[in-house]
Amino acid sequence: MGTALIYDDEMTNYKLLWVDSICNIEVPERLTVCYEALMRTGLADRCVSIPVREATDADILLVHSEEYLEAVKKTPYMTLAELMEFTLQYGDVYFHPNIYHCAKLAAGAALQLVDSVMTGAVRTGMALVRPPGHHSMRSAANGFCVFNNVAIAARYARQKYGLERVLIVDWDIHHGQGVQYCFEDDPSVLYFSWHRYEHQKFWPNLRESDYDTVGKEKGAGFNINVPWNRVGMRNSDYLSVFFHILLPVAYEFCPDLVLVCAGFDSAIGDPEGEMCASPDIFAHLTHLLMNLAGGKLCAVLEGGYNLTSLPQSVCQTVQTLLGDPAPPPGSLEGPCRSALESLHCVRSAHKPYWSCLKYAADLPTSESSSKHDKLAEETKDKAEKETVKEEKVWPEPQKRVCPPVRAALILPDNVTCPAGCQRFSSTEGLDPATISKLREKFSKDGENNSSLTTLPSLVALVDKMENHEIYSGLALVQDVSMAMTCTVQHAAALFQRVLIVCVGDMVEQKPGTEDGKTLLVQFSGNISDKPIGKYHVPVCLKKGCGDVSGFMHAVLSLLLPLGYEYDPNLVLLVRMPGCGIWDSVWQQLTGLLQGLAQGHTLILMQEEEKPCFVPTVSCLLGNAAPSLASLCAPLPEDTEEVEKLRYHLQADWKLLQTTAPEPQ
Ligand SMILES: CC(O)(O)NCCCCNCCCN
Ligand SMILES: [Zn+2]
Repeated sequence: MGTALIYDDEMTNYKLLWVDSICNIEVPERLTVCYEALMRTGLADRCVSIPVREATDADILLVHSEEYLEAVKKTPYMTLAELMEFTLQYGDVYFHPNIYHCAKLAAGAALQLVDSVMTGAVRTGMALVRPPGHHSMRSAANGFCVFNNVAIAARYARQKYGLERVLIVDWDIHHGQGVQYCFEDDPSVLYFSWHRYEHQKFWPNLRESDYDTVGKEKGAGFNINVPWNRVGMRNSDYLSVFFHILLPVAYEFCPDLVLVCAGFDSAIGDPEGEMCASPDIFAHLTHLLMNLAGGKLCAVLEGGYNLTSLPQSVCQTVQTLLGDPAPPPGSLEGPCRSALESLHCVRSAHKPYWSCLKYAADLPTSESSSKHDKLAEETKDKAEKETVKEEKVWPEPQKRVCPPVRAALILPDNVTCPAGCQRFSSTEGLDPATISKLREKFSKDGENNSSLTTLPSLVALVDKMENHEIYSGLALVQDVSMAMTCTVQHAAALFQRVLIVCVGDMVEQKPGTEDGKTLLVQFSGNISDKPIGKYHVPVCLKKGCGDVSGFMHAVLSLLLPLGYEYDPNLVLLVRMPGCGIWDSVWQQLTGLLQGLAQGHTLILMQEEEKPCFVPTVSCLLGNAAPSLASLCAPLPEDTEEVEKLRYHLQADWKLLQTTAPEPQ
């Protein structure tokens, strides 16, 4: 299924008509540079173009009051003086004779996007709109926003499609207080927002934007605020919050639809955010959300004021929505102290509400660390007053290719090759010496068992993945252990870093070594006698790989952080026979791992696992995995296992950290 792109240049036909140093960054060019970039890169043509529509009064009244709507309706007929007068009653926003029309189109665009996703016309989509929405409140415009596009879309989706749970992810660098107020007592809409806060010193300077505002009454736990108390946050900081807060909670919440307040002022270069995350981080943030809700994801533009990083970030988002493998996460240096403090505070504030946070550390009793942070902050600020905000420069995100052959499959003759894949059995280019060497090396007690025949094909497939002719591969083999050993040896010689994810017990000694060329993460049910090493992580789950929530918790909070920090060039995913993993969980794992190694995933499965082979291939092709049921609480033993491993490994792998080290 396709990806919708909703845009209409009518939304560029309003602008600031007077001098205002706060609002002058919200310009029509914000939309035109994004649309032009999508056209130039060919991404727009790969999307399904869906027309905008005006939101009706009924749509707008889902969130806003009648008196506010009636007041805004008068603005098209106002003189310049009346517009300025009208604007004075609100904060950080401006009006224009055509802004009411554009605000209806922006909200209507979000609703068109919801309709096209919910009716199955498309799987995902992005609406490029202005004015933005997430600051506007029931009876007030605010922060360049007139109608709350995403809040209206959430209410609309619940009402029209009877959805029980909607997740709103707000990665804009400002707190969408309008959304928070709308749903703070509503457990059916989980609102997650990170935002520049600086201990309430940054706009909109609200006490209720801090981590301890968790929602009210029945909505307690369904409002997650992640304050950034420092500027300069980087990719590691954003990813840590996804791995250790948003994703575990989102999988437990199990939304029917994901809406994104896609503001890109959280990217490097933005004058409002002053953060340092690179535009390609949005490829990963998007990818990590795409296996929720069966892939039903609607991204609606909010902020973003740097006319270079904004279009780059939008292109990264749309290309990932289209299913293209994400770029390498690059060298992640781990979250900074301030981010770890925020992470710690948010996890402990939400501990009572989410079983995945059951073992989160409690708040530091003496707020020593954050006092420490504030003190450091004050001294820094004094120094900073003198220096002017230096121009940020960053590399253009590398061009992402959509691979000619997305998935190559090594299959027994009697298994048909699904559409979109290529059957792979060629061993041309392999010299006969290699083939005979493989035979003698791997043939047990001389019998020429047929699994030997696949080894040369596996070796050839790994070669073609290394030279990017092929992106991902899957092999149905008779002896998965032998195939794994052979593949690891060959791959380790070709790729600098190979992540091996082994699901189930291995019959023989682990192939991983401690030289860092391979990182083995093994999920099994048996008590591990194997030592835990930096590059060898045995995850022993109480009920083995068959327990959905324990397994998913380990994937989200342990495997993904490790994988992203390791940044492999190949992911080898091995499903041992009899491992007991649910096919739906296996598909989630396959989908999530696509975010690594630019989608270079090689899957090894035993032939008899044929039933789940087609769904697995679907994930290799970039399709979303089906939604899991709402995750219940992981078993205490499993959560403790993850905590134990995290504690053991966080010195080596910074992305596993969830609290700041005690101040010396
Ligand atoms: C959609 C949005 O979240 O990007 N709106 C941002 C509004 C910013 C208002 N002024 C801030 C003043 C401090 N620099
Ligand atoms: Zn913003």
